[in-house]
Amino acid sequence: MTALLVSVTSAAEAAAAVEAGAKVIDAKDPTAGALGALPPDTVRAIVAAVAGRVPVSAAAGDAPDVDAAAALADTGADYVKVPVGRGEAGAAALSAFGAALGARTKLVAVFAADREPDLDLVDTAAAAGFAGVMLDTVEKGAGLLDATDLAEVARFVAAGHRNKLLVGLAGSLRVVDVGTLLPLQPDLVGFRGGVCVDGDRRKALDPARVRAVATAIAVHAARRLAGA
Ligand SMILES: O=C[C@H](O)COP(=O)(O)O
Repeated sequence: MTALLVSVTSAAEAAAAVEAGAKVIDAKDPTAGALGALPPDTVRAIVAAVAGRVPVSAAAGDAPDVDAAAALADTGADYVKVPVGRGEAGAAALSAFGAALGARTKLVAVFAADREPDLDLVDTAAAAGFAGVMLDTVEKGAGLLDATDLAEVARFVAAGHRNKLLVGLAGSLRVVDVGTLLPLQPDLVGFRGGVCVDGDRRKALDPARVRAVATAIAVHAARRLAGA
């Protein structure tokens, strides 16, 4: 079943998100970019608040070096998310992160749907020892399906699963996107803006919106099991 990942900025938001139905807590600073990193101490506080109830991921920043990602791996977060470039430089970065951190944490490579993502690098991420891949957007506001089309998203999910990777989809998703994306069977759908006050990712988390997305996912899964 597809799990709901919710990006949070604090221990208090993490606790509220878990109680509202989030199945992965993603530590992120939305004011610092698409993959904005929180300070390691804040990530540690989030890990403590979640207390093992669900996995925690930590965004490493829009242009992290290995040391920055390593500092997040040391917080106790289960996953560390790093951005993916393109071509040879992108492949080299994936290999460097994998070699330095692949044995210390579960790395997730985040592909930018609105920057002509290089889907060949899904294979590279797997070969470099990554545990997962996500397709997300850099520019926020317009959603994943404005940045790319459903066929491309399906290709991404298939490429990840062919490589036995965890596959996540995100990018200004709204509750209405659940019914469109879940038939592709991603392992995760990631939300920030869509579960915040006024739909604004820089504002506070709104637990009612988290609950609405969690319910939509559960309803979709139940329909699927029933063959509807
Ligand atoms: O990893 C998931 C992201 O935090 C999604 O953020 P967003 O919904 O604001 O695009």
